[in-house]
Amino acid sequence: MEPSSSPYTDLDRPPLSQAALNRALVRPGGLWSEITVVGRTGSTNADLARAAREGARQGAVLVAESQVAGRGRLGRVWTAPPRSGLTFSVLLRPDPPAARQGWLPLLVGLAAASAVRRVGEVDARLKWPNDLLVGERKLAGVLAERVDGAVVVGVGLNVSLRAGELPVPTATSLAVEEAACTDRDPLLRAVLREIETHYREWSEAGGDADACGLRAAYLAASATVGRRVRVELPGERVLTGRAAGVDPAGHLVVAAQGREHVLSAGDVVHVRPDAP
Ligand SMILES: O=C(O)CCCC[C@@H]1SC[C@@H]2NC(=O)N[C@@H]21
Repeated sequence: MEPSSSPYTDLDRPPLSQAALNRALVRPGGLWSEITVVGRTGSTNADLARAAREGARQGAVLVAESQVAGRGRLGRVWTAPPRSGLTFSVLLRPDPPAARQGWLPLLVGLAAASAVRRVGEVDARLKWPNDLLVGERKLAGVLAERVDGAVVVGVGLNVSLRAGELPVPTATSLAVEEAACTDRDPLLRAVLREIETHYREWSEAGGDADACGLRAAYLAASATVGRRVRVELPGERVLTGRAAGVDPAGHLVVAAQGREHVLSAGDVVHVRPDAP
C-alpha cells in the first residue's frame, strides 16, 4: 500500500459506525438513548450542552471524529488529530441530589480506566479527580459541565498517536503503551458500557458512593491516594502534602500543615518520593 500523503496517518483508520454503535448500545430500559457520530465539530461538550438546554433526553451520546475547539479542565484546550482517539460526550440527567453529583466525573473517569484496562490491557490509573494516567503520563481526560439540571461529561482518550505526534511530552496514547487493542470501536463500546453500569448502580444507591461500592472501586484505581502531592488551588494558592483519601463526596483529602484539607477542585501534581 502507498504511504498516506495525509499529515494524519489516522485518516486511514476506519470511521466509527453510528448505526453499529446504536445497534450495540441502545436498548429499551438502557441508559443510552441515541448515539450520534459527526465528522467534525468544535466541541462535543459545547454541542451537547446546547442540546441539553433545548431539552435533549438523558443518554444522548455525541462522538466526533475530529474536534477543532476541544475544551479541557480549568480553561485548557484538548487537542486531538482526526480519528487519532476518542472524543465524545454524554448527557446525563441525574436523580441523586446535587451534593452527590460531584461523583459523576469521577465515575466516568473510573469507567474509562476500567475499559482501557480490560480492552487495552494497559494499567491506566486515575489522578484525582479524573485524569487517566499510565505511569505519570496522561492518556485521557474528563470534563464535566453542569447545564441547567443536566450534566454533560466529555472524554478525550489518546488512542493511535505515535510518540512524536503527542500534543505535549507529558501525554501518552494506547499505541505508545503498546495496548492489546487500538481499535476505537471496541474501546468506545467498553467505555460506554462501563459508564452505564456505574451510573445505574450509583443512581440506584441515591448517589451514595459508599453504598454502591463506587468509592472503593475509585480508590482501588487511584494513582493519587497515598502519594505526596502539590495541588494548585483556585486563586493561585498551592498546597503540598500527602493525599490521604477521597471523602464520601468525592473530594480529595490532603494531609498538610498538621491537619486534613478537603479539596473540591484543583490541579494535582504527583511529587516524586525522592523530591526535596
Ligand atoms: O483533561 C482535561 O482537561 C479534560 C479533557 C476533556 C476533553 C474532552 S474531548 C470530548 C469532550 N469535548 C470537549 O470539548 N472536551 C471533552
